[in-house]
Amino acid sequence: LARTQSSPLVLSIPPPEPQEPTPISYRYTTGIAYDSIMQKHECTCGNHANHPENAARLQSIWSRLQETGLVNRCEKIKSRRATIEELQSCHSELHTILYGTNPMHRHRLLDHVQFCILPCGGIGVDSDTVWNEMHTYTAVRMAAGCVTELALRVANKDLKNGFAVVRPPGHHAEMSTPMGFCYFNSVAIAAKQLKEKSKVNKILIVDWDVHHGNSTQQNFFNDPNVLYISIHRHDNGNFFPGTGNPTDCGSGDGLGFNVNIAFGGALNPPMGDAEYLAAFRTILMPIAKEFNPDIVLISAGFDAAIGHPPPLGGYNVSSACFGHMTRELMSLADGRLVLALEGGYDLPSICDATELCIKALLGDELPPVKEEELCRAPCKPGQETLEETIKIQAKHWPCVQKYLG
Ligand SMILES: CN1CCC(CNC(=O)c2cccc(-c3noc(C(F)(F)F)n3)c2)(c2nc(-c3ccccc3)cs2)CC1
Ligand SMILES: [Zn+2]
Ligand SMILES: [Zn+2]
Repeated sequence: LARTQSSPLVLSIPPPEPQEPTPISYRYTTGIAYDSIMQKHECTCGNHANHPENAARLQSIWSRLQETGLVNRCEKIKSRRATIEELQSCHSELHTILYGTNPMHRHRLLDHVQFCILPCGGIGVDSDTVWNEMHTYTAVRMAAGCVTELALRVANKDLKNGFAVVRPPGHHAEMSTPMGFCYFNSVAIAAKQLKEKSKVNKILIVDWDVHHGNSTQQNFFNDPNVLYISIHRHDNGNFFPGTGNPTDCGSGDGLGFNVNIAFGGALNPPMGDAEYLAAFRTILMPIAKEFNPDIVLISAGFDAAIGHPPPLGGYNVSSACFGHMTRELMSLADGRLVLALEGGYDLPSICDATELCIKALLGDELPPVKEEELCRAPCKPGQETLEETIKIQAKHWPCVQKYLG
């Protein structure tokens, strides 16, 4: 007994071997990227009625994915913040320091930031792009990190496909300018990291958010290895952000690798499933197949969905339609698809749409698009947009020539 009570046995225990980071092995299935820290990006006024891009968006979607058991059927990846280097693949050094680092730790000279006091009493760069001194910089880096990490895992075939449940959105954030709720362009950053750190060569970015992704277009306008296709409300530039002309087809080596399906007609009538499915059938899918990407990233905003009043969208795309568009895109790149949430503010609509996109990724049956939408010809303004786009893109993509009137 005495022995066991003596001083502990002291051996010359060698220091632990420097551990290789234990490789995380994922089930080869649909990955989900999410972190509750992205909910902390909130205006200090605390009033969600002033700010449609609020934390309830993420909370509602995450709850829906848990209630439906979809989270358990997917592989939730280890979330991480984008590194400053990753942010700088799309944004200036000053921008990454101003919006991606802790304001408390910043050198005084950088204090001349250009925030303004908002009508609600909060601060921000504009009335939509609010700034929370304590939390925004962490949330925006987490959003970019989640999309990037998920994309790298799908590119490396650790995961089959994936959905990043992230906020704030990113596709309006330019090199040195936050705007339209966006600070860092998560999808563009992910695409740049794929080019640098994975074997993928050709990347297709599909942007079905109702707003044009001005920043994503800028980032890859002269890049023949990144094809950007946006389908958006344009109204000849009178709808935010005003960019996304059908005549913007890319520049230099990138000529032909930028496709804008820019709807007009100012809600007379609003576009719906018939117009979006016709755009997919006659323009988006033929060009995407001809491009034959190694991976597909989707700026999956849901503000084109039913339930978004005119200032925010005004279109009538159904949640079933988002599921079917996801499934159509799964026929590309051996199904290597990564969706990242952008806009979308009506909570039931964005929960339905996210649920059906993830069910599509998992290979589930989907509810059909309404019969009357499946057999409805596109409305006149929608028809005109498709014809104009076909005429323009036929110069770069022979496959759409068969649709020339
Ligand atoms: C306070 N403010 C005032 C202007 C605002 C209209 N602004 C926009 O819609 C707007 C402006 C710039 C960018 C975007 C935008 N939406 O998604 C994206 C994204 F990046 F793609 F995700 N960008 C949206 C209005 N929203 C409403 C509104 C009405 C009913 C329900 C919710 C908001 C009336 S005016 C947004 C909120
Ligand atoms: Zn506010
Ligand atoms: Zn949007």
